[in-house]
Amino acid sequence: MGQLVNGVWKDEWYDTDSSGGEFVRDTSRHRNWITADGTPGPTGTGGFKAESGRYHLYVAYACPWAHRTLIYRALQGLTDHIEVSAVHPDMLKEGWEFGEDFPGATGDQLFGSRYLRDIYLRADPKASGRVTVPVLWDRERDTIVSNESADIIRMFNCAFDRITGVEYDFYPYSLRDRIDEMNGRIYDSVNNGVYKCGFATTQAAYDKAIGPLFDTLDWIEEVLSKNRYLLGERVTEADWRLFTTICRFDSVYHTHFKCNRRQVVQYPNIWGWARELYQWPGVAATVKPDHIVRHYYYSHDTVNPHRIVPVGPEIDWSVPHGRE
Ligand SMILES: N[C@@H](CCC(=O)N[C@@H](CS)C(=O)NCC(=O)O)C(=O)O
Repeated sequence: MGQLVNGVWKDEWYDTDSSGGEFVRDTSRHRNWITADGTPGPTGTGGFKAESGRYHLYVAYACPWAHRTLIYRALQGLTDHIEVSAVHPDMLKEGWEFGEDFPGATGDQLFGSRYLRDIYLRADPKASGRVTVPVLWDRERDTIVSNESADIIRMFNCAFDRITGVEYDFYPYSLRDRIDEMNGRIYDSVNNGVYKCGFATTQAAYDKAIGPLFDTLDWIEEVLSKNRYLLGERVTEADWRLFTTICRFDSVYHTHFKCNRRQVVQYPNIWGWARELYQWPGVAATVKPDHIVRHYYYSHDTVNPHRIVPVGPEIDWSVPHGRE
């Protein structure tokens, strides 16, 4: 794992020395938006009009952030309009690679590149920063639209509605404030919280992250004991953003990231809610447990130096969810 510095790859793990052992996630650098007519979105510049076949999505099936974009692509009817390249699950010294010797790893379908960093360098030969998935690529302007999953799912939510005819809105006006508030708490303590636990390099940094993680899960369990979904009777963006962390929890975060006060299967309401979302048409195909398990245990040698990939647990996502 490493990052680009002025266009040159440097193999280095996250710097936690300057933050008292705490993992601090970098901010995304490409923040343009696809819009229905190409006008600028909330950040970045305009000129990225929604068009069938114009955009390409680079993902890792292992990655919870990329997973959000795959779910939206499936649910918003975009599979025929936006093609996908999926990296190999092993992220080692060269960062994400396009090897095809793993089921579901497609290689770079657009350029035949060897590394994901080649895509970043194609957009900017002097690029600096981490080389992360997801990446949304514009074939027309030969550049990156966005590498921020939170933005990409909002584009997929509505920019292509006229092309797809799918108008389901996971971020309705009337709920936006509440969704943003829910996302804020869940991002910090759960989505990113599991990484803060897992990548902590001091006991104090781990202790600081583990409490809020389970406090929030306990609170969510309470919310889902009253509501079918996080914000009531309707599935929203907040549900999908939480789902991609929850569906990795018992197989990787619980053990590999030491988030082991409880498993998701011990929270009856979260576990039922997660099975319901998993069973939504189109979602199961976006969940690839072999990529997830292999990536985390094999790639993070600072956490798991012998790269031994454990066997379990067995999780049955097909059990009826019983939510109504
Ligand atoms: N803010 C980004 C974060 C994406 C991210 O951190 N992806 C991870 C994979 S789970 C990655 O590619 N990490 C490589 C690295 O940090 O070098 C988003 O949500 O899109």
